[in-house]
Amino acid sequence: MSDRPPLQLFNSLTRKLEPFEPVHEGEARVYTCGPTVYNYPHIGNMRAYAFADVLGRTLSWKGYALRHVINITDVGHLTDDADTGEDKLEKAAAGSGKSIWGIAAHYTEAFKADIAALNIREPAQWSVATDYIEPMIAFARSIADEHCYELEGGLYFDVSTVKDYGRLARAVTEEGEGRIEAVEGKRNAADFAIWRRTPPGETRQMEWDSPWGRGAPGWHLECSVMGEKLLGFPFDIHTGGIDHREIHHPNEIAQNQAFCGCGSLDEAAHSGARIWMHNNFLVERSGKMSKSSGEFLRLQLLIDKGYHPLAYRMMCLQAHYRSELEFSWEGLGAALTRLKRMVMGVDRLRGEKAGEPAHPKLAEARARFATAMADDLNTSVALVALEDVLATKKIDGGVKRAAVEEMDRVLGLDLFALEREDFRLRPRDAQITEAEIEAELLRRKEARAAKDFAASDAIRDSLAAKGVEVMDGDPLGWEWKLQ
Ligand SMILES: Nc1ncnc2c1ncn2[C@@H]1O[C@H](COP(=O)(O)OP(=O)(O)OP(=O)(O)O)[C@@H](O)[C@H]1O
Ligand SMILES: [Zn+2]
Repeated sequence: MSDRPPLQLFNSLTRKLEPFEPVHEGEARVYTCGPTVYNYPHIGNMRAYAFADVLGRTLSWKGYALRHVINITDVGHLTDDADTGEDKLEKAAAGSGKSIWGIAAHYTEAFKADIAALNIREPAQWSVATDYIEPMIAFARSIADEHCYELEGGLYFDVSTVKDYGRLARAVTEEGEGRIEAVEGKRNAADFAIWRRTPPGETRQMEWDSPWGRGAPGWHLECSVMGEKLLGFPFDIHTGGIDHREIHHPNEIAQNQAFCGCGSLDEAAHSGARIWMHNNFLVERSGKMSKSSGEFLRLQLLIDKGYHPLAYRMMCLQAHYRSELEFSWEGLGAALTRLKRMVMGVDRLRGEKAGEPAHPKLAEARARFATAMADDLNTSVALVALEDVLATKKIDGGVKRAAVEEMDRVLGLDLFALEREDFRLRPRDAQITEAEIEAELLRRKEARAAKDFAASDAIRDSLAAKGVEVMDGDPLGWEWKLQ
């Protein structure tokens, strides 16, 4: 795609679409706030990584060498995003009687399994917060004199020492939106701990010595330090869910400004990154899906119910990342059907050798795809362009295959790796095996061939009683599905 339009991305810091202009020629450096590994990720969390993945794939497609970092937060994230409450991991460990390190390892693995199931590319680097304690202390030390003060609870950052504090959130007031609980001695309501001292008489499973006493780093400090260490300030893009726009990222930005001695945020690069991007929430009718609320949907539950995990990726792609997306089982079912249709379309191209995607018959759809992705990752429009390529008639199969593969490299549905059988996920509570279903269907075929319709109907009814719907004449060629 030679004349691809330049990539425009929505910068939450300026609230404007801006062209992507790399800090380092030919490179794109992206930092994505990772999960706090005190529990299983829910599918809302995974929306954040599916979005970051599409961003990374788009940058690669545009020809930039991508350097992507996703961190793993294994310490420091308090039960309140601001400044009060307990460490989420310490709390989970106390409740389970397990070691905090064991908990972190278990949920990190679970997270990575979801990453793989959603065909999210692994970042160049996973950075684990507890591997960066030394540099965190060094970072904090370098800003402590000018920007911080000590209280009993640890080292606090004085937000009045940097310009434009809270610009990213747009709503921070003197009271810090009234959401931040008072800690005795804080100079400003929005001040936050960058090092939390372990209270006297207590020990934590995770604690380290520092110039401010034994304790643990603050969550905001972690991301500032890993971003700086691994990508250098300023890097290109920082991503996270929209909740991070309110507290976590404004605090990261304040620290970054302090660290580089930067002035006003009128210069976006002074924030540590040129562009800050935020995905909107996955919601349920009852509200935002959230780990802390205790009830949430895991990707594994979708799989247990018989939905292929990439149907969820499809569901995410159907919405713009900046729009709220409401989860429903009907919506997931529709996304699954759409994905199946695409896989059926691809089926006919499996034997083809991919050629050159440029072809006059595909030019319009390919241009539409390129324009959509360049327009702040408009994946819903891009999906239609992909379907239009698949539906193009009387065209060389190799050309078509190349065009589909090119688009799918950006959207990441992994179409050529998927087969019809992959969609026959048996719900966990299914009462019949696939081999048994196939055997019954064969018997039914024979009954029909012998015009014994009573027998054929009886077989269909007995399958239905076991949760299997026989789909005669299904246009997609699916002969049966699990209800
Ligand atoms: N419902 C949601 N929809 C989309 N993204 C979300 C949702 N909930 C959290 N995120 C994002 O998921 C990523 C990982 O979040 P993290 O593991 O820190 O979640 P958490 O704050 O512990 O959990 P929760 O917010 O669910 O209690 C973050 O970028 C966060 O903004
Ligand atoms: Zn972060």
